[in-house]
Amino acid sequence: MENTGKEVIRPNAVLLQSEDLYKYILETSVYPREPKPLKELRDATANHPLAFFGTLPDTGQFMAMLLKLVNAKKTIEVGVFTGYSLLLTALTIPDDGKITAIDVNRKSYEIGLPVIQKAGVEHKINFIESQALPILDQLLENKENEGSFDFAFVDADKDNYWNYHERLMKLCKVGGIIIYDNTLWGGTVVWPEESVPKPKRPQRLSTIKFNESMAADPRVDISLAPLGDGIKICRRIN
Ligand SMILES: C[S@@+](CC[C@H](N)C(=O)[O-])C[C@H]1O[C@@H](n2cnc3c(N)ncnc32)[C@H](O)[C@@H]1O
Ligand SMILES: O=c1cc(-c2ccc(O)c(O)c2)oc2c(O)c(O)ccc12
Repeated sequence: MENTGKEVIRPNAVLLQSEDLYKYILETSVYPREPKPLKELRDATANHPLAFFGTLPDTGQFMAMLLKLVNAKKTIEVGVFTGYSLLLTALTIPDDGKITAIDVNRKSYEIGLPVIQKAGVEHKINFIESQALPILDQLLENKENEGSFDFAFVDADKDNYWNYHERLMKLCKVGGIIIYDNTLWGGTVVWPEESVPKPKRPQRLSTIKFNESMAADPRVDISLAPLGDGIKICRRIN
């Protein structure tokens, strides 16, 4: 992924229209309950030039709630970066739970790895350094994986979201949950194209198309929640 640097639109303020309100949510609801290792991992990532990649803590808190509601044990993550959402998942699922975590970049995963190790949850993680699509296809080659995952979190290249969706619909069980991050793309989905910074335009179009396709997909229940940068929550119906 390229660094879009200062072009980046901080999703929190854009979506809520108020930095103060976002701060209120974090300070009154999220930070008081954030597990210590997650705070440590955030701190270890804070000075990274791509720190804004990290899953926002309010999104994380909601994700932990869903993981618990479906008793998730076997999960997939596409897009790890330094591992905030990964560590959150590892801390939430049972001791014999397993996460298949895929990212093209192992270096960023290694930034968070010491925190993951210290938290004693590394044994739940199978990190695979690769493009995600071939790995999902590889998982599908083994029939035992079909309908076996309880939960998936997708937070990588937006252009492939629909391709990931087609694979994850087969890998996740009926009643399983798939979350797609950044589905409001900093609020730009409703902006006129001309006012969107050029580097963000392709992802904006992919996101708009993805949300449209999702609305027409009879295989899933959906909800687009304006948490973080907008998360689309899907539940496999059949
Ligand atoms: C927004 S970050 C993920 C943030 C992460 N969920 C967290 O909580 O910190 C997106 C990640 O997707 C990875 N990525 C981009 N394209 C990918 C692809 N085609 N396959 C797998 N990973 C990819 C990038 O290397 C980057 O680390
Ligand atoms: O601001 C962002 C920018 C990008 C991004 C921009 C241009 C690319 O060519 C690309 O591949 C990724 O990706 C993000 C992301 O994936 C997030 O989860 C959160 C924020 C961003």
